[in-house]
Amino acid sequence: MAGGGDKVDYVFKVVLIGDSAVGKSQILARFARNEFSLDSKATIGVEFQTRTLVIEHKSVKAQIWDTAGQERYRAVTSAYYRGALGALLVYDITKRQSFDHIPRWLEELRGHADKNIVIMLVGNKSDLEDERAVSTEDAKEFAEKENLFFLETSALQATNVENAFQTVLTEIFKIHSKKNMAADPRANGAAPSLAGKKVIVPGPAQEIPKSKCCSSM
Ligand SMILES: Nc1nc2c(ncn2[C@@H]2O[C@H](COP(=O)(O)OP(=O)(O)OP(=O)(O)O)[C@@H](O)[C@H]2O)c(=O)[nH]1
Repeated sequence: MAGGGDKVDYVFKVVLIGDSAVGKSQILARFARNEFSLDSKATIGVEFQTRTLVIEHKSVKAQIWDTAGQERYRAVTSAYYRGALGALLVYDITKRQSFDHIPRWLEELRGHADKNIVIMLVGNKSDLEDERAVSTEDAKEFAEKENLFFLETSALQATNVENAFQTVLTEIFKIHSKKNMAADPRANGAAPSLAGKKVIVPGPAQEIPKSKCCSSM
């Protein structure tokens, strides 16, 4: 087909993490399909969805991975984080505990992911201002201390969801387009950067069986 509509210059893997029910799946549904559901089911295993957008005249396919916040439904950690260039670390502004757990999620993320991973702290459900249990200031302070981007979002009202992904993807773009232009010996002028080729996708599977993973890690 003419028009070059499906040309993808980069594939960036971004992971969603955070406690159960903070709204990870709905943030993803909002970003990937502009949908929202109030009776969202708990995620089991791993899912991902993609959306292609244009950043600085390049076509960037965002591959967003979502996993269960509940321990018993979680798939293997290493495979989930492998190749991730960005992360949204999500808590629910109405659930203090989900914010108190953020340091643990951050530790897990930093223990498994790429050193240069771009991280955005996301306080979701900003539409529930009356039930707020985490102040914006507390979260901002934490984000500054840990060198994270920070935004409050509402998947329900579609507030800042686009902004959160755009910020992370643009930052990834800045880091990786530069790096690859300088370091990739195959990028002989005409070839697009190979940033996305590092992404490892274990098939379109919704779940990664435990038995297949991690034995050699
Ligand atoms: N008011 C409000 N509710 C939301 C928002 N985002 C998600 N929810 C609701 O919160 C509940 C949990 O959302 P999910 O997206 O399933 O949460 P999750 O983090 O993916 O949960 P796990 O899959 O268990 O890890 C659902 O009832 C959603 O409809 C939001 O921005 N505002």
